[in-house]
Amino acid sequence: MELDLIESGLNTGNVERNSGVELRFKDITYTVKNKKYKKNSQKDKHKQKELTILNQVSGVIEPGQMLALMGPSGSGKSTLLDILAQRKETGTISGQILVNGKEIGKAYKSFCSYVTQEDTLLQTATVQETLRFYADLTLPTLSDEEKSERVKTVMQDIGLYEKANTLVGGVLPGGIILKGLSGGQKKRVSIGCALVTNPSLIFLDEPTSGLDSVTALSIMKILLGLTKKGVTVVCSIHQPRSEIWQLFNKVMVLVKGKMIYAGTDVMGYYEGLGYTCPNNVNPADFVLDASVEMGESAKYNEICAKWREHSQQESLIYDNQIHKDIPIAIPKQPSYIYQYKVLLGRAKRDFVRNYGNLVARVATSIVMGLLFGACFYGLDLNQNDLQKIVGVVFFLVSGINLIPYACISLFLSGRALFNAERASRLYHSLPYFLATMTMEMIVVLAVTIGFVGTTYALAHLRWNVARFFYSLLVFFFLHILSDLCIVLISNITGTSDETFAIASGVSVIWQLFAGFFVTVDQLPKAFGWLHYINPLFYGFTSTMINEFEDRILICPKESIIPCQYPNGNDLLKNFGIDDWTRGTSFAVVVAWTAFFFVASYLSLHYLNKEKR
Ligand SMILES: Nc1ncnc2c1ncn2[C@@H]1O[C@H](COP(=O)(O)OP(=O)(O)OP(=O)(O)O)[C@@H](O)[C@H]1O
Repeated sequence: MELDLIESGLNTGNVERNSGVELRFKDITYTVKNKKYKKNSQKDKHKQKELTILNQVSGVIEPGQMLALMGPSGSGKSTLLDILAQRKETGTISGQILVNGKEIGKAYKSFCSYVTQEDTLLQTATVQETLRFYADLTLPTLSDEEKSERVKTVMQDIGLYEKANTLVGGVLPGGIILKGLSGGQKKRVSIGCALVTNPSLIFLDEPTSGLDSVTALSIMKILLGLTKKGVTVVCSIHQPRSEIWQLFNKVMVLVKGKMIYAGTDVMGYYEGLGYTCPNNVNPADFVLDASVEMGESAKYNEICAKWREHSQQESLIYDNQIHKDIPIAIPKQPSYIYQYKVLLGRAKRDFVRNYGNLVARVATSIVMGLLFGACFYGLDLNQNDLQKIVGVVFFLVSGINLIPYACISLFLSGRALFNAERASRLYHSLPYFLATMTMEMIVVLAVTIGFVGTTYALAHLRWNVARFFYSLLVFFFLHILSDLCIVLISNITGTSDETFAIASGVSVIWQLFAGFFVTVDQLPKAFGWLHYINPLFYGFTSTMINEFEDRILICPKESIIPCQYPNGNDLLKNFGIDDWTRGTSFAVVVAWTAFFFVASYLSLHYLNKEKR
C-alpha cells in the first residue's frame, strides 16, 4: 500500500529541484599513507609509502538513472561514494567531479545527499520530527508552512505518512529499549532525511544491508520511485536478489580500486571477456563472482586497460555535449544562534522522552542527601561535631564529583549521531555543544539542589540564605566541572571502559589531595603543587571558608584542656587554608570550569570526526 503512494506520482513540495543533472567524474585517484611503512627499515624497503585505494576511476551518471556500484569487498565502492558525495576527509584525492559539465565547488552539496550504511537517527524523535529537524537546518529560508509541506511530501515519498507520529525507537543509552520503527522503516527515514533538500543525486552506501529480502525490495522500489521524479540514485550494493537487480538501469564495477565496467549491458560485456553467465544463476551473483575472478586473473591489468581506453573515448563524446545550465547557488548556512535554537529544541524533547537518566540522577542525589543527613543529623558547633561537619563538607565535594559517572554512556551514545550529522554538514559543533550543555546544566542544577539541599537541611550546616546559596553555587560549578572532565576524557578515549578507568583515577587523585585527608601543610614539599592543580581543593576550600569563617564555635565549659577551636578561623588555619578567601577560591573553581568547558569543546570538535 505504501508503495502505491510512491508510484502514484510524486510531487516535490515547495523546494525547487535542481532536476536533470548529469554527474561525471574523471580520473579519480585516492591515496592514503601506508601506516605499516617504516622509513629506513630494511624490511619495508619494498613496501609503498602510499596506498592507492582508487586508481584513475572515471564514469558518467545520467539524470534519473538508478545505478548499482558493485565489486568485491574492499574494491573501493564506499570510498568512491564518499568521494562523489564529498564526504572524504582523509587521504589525497585527485581528479574532477563535474555536474552538467561544470565544476561547481561549494554549490555541489546542494545537488546531492548521502545515506550511510548505518541508520544514525535519534531514537526519541518521531518520523515527522526527524524530518522537520533536517528541514529546519537545511532549508532555513523556507517559512514554517513550507517546511511542514516539504516534510509531508517526503513522508509520502518514503511511504511513512501514516507513521508520522511514531517514534524512531531503538536502544536508549543505558540499555532501555524504546519501541518504534522496524529496520526497513528506519532505512526509509534515513532516505527521507536525504530527500528533504530535494537533491538531484542521492548516494546510498549498501541501502539493503541488514534487511530481509522483502524489506530490501521495498526500499529499492522507493528509490526507483525517486528516479521517476528525475532523481539520480547511486547505490553501492553487494549481492542483490534478482528482483532488485532488475530495478537498476546501469552498473559500475570496481575491482581492486579500478573501474572495469560501467554501462547497461554488463552481461554482454563480460561475455565478450570470456565470462558467460550460466542458466538459473542470479545475474548479480554472476557479476560479483566473475569480477572476483578477473581481479585474481593474470589478465586483470589488460581488462582494466581495455575499459580505460573505452571510457576515454566515451569521455570525449561527453566533453562535446552541450549541457543544460544549472542554477549554481551556494546553499545558505543558518546562523549559529538559529542552529542552537533548533538543536536545543531537539535536546529538550529528547530529555523529556528519555527521562530515566534525569530521574536516576536526581533520585540518587536525594537518597545520598538523606543518608548523609541521617548519619550526621543535627550537627552542632561544639568541638566534638566539628570534625563531622568537615567530613560532611568533604563528602559533598567528593559525591558531587562522582555523580557525573552516571552519564558516561549518555555522553558517548550521542557521538555517533553527532558525527553522522556533522559529516552531513547539518550544523556546526559549537551550537551542538552549547545546546547539549544547556540541557545538562538543568539536570546538574536539579541534582545539586537535591543533594546539597537535603544534606544542609538535615545535617544543620551553616543554614542562612546567603551562605546556603553560595555553597549551592560552588557545588553547581564543581558538578559542571566534573561533567566536563568526563566529557573531555570520553572524547579522547571514545569508549566507556577507558573513560571510566581514567576518570576514576583522576577522581581518586583529586579527592586524595583535596585538603581533607592530607592538609596543605602536611604534604611533602615535592607533592605540594598537587593541591594547586586540583579543582576539588578549591571547591573544598571555598565551602570550608563559607562554613567556618568568622564563626564562634562552642567550647566545653569548665574544661582544664584549652579549647582547640574557639573560632572557625582557627579551624581553617589548622587545614592550612586560612590564606584563601571564599571569593578567590571560588574564582579558581570557575576558572577550572572554563578550562574544562573549552577543552571538552575542542576535543569534541577536533577528536570526534567520522574516520572517512
Ligand atoms: N583511509 C584509509 N586508510 C587505509 N585504508 C583505507 C582507507 N580507506 C579505505 N581503505 C582501504 O581501501 C579499500 C577499499 O575500501 P572500501 O570500504 O571503499 O571498500 P568497499 O568496496 O566498500 O568494501 P566493502 O564492500 O567490504 O564495504 C579497503 O581495503 C580499505 O581497507
